[in-house]
Amino acid sequence: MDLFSDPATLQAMPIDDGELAFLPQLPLAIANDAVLRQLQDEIAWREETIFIYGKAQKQPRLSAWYGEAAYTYSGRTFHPLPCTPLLLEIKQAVETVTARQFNSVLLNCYRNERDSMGFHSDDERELGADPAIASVSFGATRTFILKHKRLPKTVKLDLTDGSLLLMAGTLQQHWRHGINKQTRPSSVRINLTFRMIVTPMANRK
Ligand SMILES: O=C(O)CCC(=O)C(=O)O
Ligand SMILES: [Fe+2]
Repeated sequence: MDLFSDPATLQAMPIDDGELAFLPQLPLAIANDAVLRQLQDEIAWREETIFIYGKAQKQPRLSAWYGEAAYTYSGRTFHPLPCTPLLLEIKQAVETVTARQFNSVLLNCYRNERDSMGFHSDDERELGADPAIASVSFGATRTFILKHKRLPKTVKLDLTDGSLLLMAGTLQQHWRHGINKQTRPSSVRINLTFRMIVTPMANRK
């Protein structure tokens, strides 16, 4: 970011086969550390079980869904909780900065350096073609890694406290992303991905 750029304007990050834009600090009325604490306390965090090669395993993080639309993920339908006033405030700030609308948010809590998120694309049918996904982070900095699906290209971004990353265009078609475990100790990090769920559940196969 250059010194004189508007502090509330997203900066496009050059990337092939998709769009990425970053803002170091989402403008909010509350300090980042207060947001982190409030999210830790008031979100209905769950330790979900997933099946890997038929074996039940705890997901290496806590998660929660909030918003207006049901969501299917790994063959299970989740009914989100209504957004809290804090989530609505963050959503409003994200919508202002990105000039896009969102109706759901997936929250992930990385308790320490051993928590992680496997490589995936956010390409579920509910999100429609070429979805815009706005990712807001609070707490410890973790490295967000993008790997191209066909080419030997990797992009690494440090997602710092209070930052906003917008993924858009064809990015989900061409790239996977994830957060690796790390050896360096890490305190808690909470990430929120705001999404627009467009496909009505009745139309789903
Ligand atoms: O924690 C992050 O930065 C990534 C989260 C993510 O990829 C997701 O929620 O789909
Ligand atoms: Fe994702």
